[in-house]
Amino acid sequence: MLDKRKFYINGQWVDPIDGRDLDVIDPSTEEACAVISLGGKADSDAAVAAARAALPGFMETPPAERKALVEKILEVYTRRNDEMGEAISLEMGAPIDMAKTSQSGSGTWHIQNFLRAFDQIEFEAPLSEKAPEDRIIKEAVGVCALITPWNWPMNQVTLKVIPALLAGCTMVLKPSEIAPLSSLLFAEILDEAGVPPGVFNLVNGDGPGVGTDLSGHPDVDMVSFTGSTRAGIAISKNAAETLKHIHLELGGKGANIIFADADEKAVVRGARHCFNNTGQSCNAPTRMLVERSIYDQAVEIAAATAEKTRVGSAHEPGNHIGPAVSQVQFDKIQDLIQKGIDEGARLVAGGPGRPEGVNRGYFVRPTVFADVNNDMTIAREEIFGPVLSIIPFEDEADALRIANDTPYGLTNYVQSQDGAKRNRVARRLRSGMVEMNGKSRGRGSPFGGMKASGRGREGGVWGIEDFLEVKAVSGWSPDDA
Ligand SMILES: NC(=O)c1ccc[n+]([C@@H]2O[C@H](COP(=O)([O-])OP(=O)(O)OC[C@H]3O[C@@H](n4cnc5c(N)ncnc54)[C@H](O)[C@@H]3O)[C@@H](O)[C@H]2O)c1
Repeated sequence: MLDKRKFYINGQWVDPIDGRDLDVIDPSTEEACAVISLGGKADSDAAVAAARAALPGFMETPPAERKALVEKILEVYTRRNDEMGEAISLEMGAPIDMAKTSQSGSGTWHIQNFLRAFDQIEFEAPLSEKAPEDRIIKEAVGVCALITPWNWPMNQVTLKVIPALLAGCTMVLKPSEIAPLSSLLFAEILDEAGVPPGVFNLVNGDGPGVGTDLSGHPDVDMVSFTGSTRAGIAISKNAAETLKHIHLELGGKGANIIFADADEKAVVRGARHCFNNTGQSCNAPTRMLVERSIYDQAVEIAAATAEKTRVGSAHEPGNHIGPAVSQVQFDKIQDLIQKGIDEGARLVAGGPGRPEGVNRGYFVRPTVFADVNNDMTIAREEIFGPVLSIIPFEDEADALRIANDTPYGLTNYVQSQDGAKRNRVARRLRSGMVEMNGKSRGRGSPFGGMKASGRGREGGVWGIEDFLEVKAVSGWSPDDA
């Protein structure tokens, strides 16, 4: 069993001051694979103090120096990719091949994209050509608390740490206590890349402990959070006392609108996307809205896709899906599947319990419900498991009404060969992202949600600007440096 109890503070691996042990559970075996420490207030204070002390020096480094630092991080991260995949697979159950590619690779992708976007940011510029004495300066927001979930650990950590570094901020990362191993490895990578002491700090802990300490800490200027809507609200309230900048990436309940003129792979693609990462993605297309004339056929195809989706250990190679992350998550998924049945949805694939022949590990059966009504619990709540709900619609207006009838607004999807219809629907969907005909977002696109899915955008230029304050200076001397 790995002993991972130390924290990374001020460029050193240190023992917790106020820690208690927590086992990290391998979801494929239900056995403890590592022990970490959940820190207390003294640990949060030490990390914030280190970040505060490092801020004046780091925020004044020339932008080119920060870019060179992130280039070095990319180099080390790329070299250690397989180790990262192994850590993610062990802690949260992503199958090893997928963990080394999509999971770990999402970190590489974001670091590369931020480096490209960085060149578009003007840290200092005149307000306009006619106003050289008016200067607009962009500077670091300050000390940031970065709080992340377990489902795409390196995706979320790089979406926060990298732009914070590029902006000149210093930070304390509190990764999910369920999946902390990848972040501990990420701290090693930053250390190896030469991030100066105090600029990046990591303290493990849970929400009521370190999470709450950080979101209310008087010396923290900004909280960037990814996780549940419930925790996002708690963090916003706690941070309001000290008027922090708040960035929130929260849950989702994406609609995938499949029109009768969609391409023939649309249903298979949508079902697979829903089951990917065992359904544990905030942007999963979990509500499949299908035009009535192709509805019966779509239900059959989606059910067949679920039957063909292999479930297996995260330690086995191959393109199966792994277990759910934890007992809590397994139980929540089981409850919601039962609710779907109780509320009258038609179960056409999967269902309650583990897949046949499996009696250990948090494995869930890929499940499809047909004849779902948008008022049912399975259509309203984020399940975070491989459970697809299929809802019929009559026409474009009906599809839009159902798609937008949700508290969430993260990613919606549209499938149609009619370009004008696609564009029209995309404009009317209330979500931060709309992906159509299976085309994923381009490099440097902003990621984020409307309504209960969050505030702010991560990725690209937007993701870096989120960590910057804008300062307007008049009486500037344009002839001086
Ligand atoms: N929109 C996005 O970009 C995005 C991406 C991935 C996941 N998510 C969401 O994350 C959720 C799943 O992740 P989870 O179960 O780890 O979520 P969670 O909210 O339980 O935990 C997320 C993180 O917040 C911490 N936390 C929990 N309560 C806290 C509190 N009161 N104060 C401070 N910190 C607190 C946790 O320790 C963890 O580090 C899903 O709802 C999913 O949709 C959103």
